[in-house]
Amino acid sequence: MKEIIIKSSSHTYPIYIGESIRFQLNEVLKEDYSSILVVTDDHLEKLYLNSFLQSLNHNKVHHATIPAGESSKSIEQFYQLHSAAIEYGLDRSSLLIAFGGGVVGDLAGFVAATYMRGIDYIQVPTTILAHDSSVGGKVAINHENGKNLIGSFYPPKMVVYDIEMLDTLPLKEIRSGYAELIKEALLSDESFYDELLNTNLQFLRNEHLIEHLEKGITTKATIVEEDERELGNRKYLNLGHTFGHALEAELGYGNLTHGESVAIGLLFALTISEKEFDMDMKVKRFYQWLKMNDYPFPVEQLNINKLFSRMKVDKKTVSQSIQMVLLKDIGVPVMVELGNEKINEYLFLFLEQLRQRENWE
Ligand SMILES: NC(=O)c1ccc[n+]([C@@H]2O[C@H](COP(=O)([O-])OP(=O)(O)OC[C@H]3O[C@@H](n4cnc5c(N)ncnc54)[C@H](O)[C@@H]3O)[C@@H](O)[C@H]2O)c1
Ligand SMILES: O=C(O)C(=O)C[C@@H](O)[C@H](O)[C@H](O)COP(=O)(O)O
Ligand SMILES: [Zn+2]
Repeated sequence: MKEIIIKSSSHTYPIYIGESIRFQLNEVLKEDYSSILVVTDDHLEKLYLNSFLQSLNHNKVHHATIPAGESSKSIEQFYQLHSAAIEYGLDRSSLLIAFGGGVVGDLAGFVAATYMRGIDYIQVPTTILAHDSSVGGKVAINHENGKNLIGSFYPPKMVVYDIEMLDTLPLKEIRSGYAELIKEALLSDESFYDELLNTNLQFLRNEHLIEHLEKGITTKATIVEEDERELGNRKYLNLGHTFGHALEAELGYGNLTHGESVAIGLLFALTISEKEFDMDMKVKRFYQWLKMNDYPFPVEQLNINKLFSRMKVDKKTVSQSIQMVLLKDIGVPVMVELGNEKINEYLFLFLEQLRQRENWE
């Protein structure tokens, strides 16, 4: 089992990565918890829950299941999980385990952050995308007007990343997770970016996946260690998200996955970066990689004004002015305030280009 330690400003915690390590969680638990609540979704419940519950050697283990999908990051599911915690008699010495992808992790993490003003929790990520969501302590639910608008910074006690469970992920979720890996590659180094652009997700080999995940997690961990509460450089982890989040919310939560939305957001950010800084970001190659891997581009019905209004609800916005993460070069992110007029212009050109696929095919 591999261990990466995160020394963030709130506390130090380990990320364990390995095959079948979910069954070793007992061995690494140091504290004596009064009870445990495992939160998962109804899809994972069928696949993995029973054997996991049995492996937890504790006499008070409860579980709660949410419907799978982005729409569960809601105030209703948040409230229901609090009700379950009260019903099961969880106290301040109880532990919550988020057993799932980013939806379970963000929602259950936010419940842990708020139940009795905060109890311990552990992330057991089950998707590729959750290499990102389980690390760093951003926990949240959505508002109909925008993604993750209600949340907190609340890091887990540990992350137990059992890569064996990734074997059952459908291609759509592999795609989704790789969008965040591409983001981390763009933030770190060109050779990682090239390596990913040479990967056909349909024929992905396990040893490559593990290598990519470790590189992605290391990039994320390094940034989070410097700036846990996003006062500065952590904003770079939002590359592709100003547009990505707007698109995800505009199309209705769950219609495009988070990663699929971020992929288009990255294409937008790279397109602008090339124009603003006159640098080659390999946008055409990135577009062709997305196409080869069947990423969706549902751009026909999009309305620029609606997208622009949603982009303004982004958490990086200051005094109504949108702040975007761009790249001066691969591995060199910057925060840029382009001004509303220019963003609208870029939006128009980008959507036109996507509709006609000119220059990219
Ligand atoms: N907190 C953060 O820093 C952060 C970072 C990135 C993304 N996110 C959030 O993460 C969420 C997306 O996470 P996600 O992509 O993991 O989505 P998800 O949790 O909805 O999981 C996707 C689907 O895959 C299924 N699934 C999960 N594990 C599986 C497995 N091992 N085998 C088969 N099926 C499995 C789930 O049941 C679900 O249907 C978004 O809400 C996004 O905003 C948060
Ligand atoms: O960890 C971060 O910081 C990120 O921005 C990671 C993103 O991939 C993730 O989607 C995050 O939830 C977005 O944060 P938000 O503050 O824009 O909601
Ligand atoms: Zn993201």
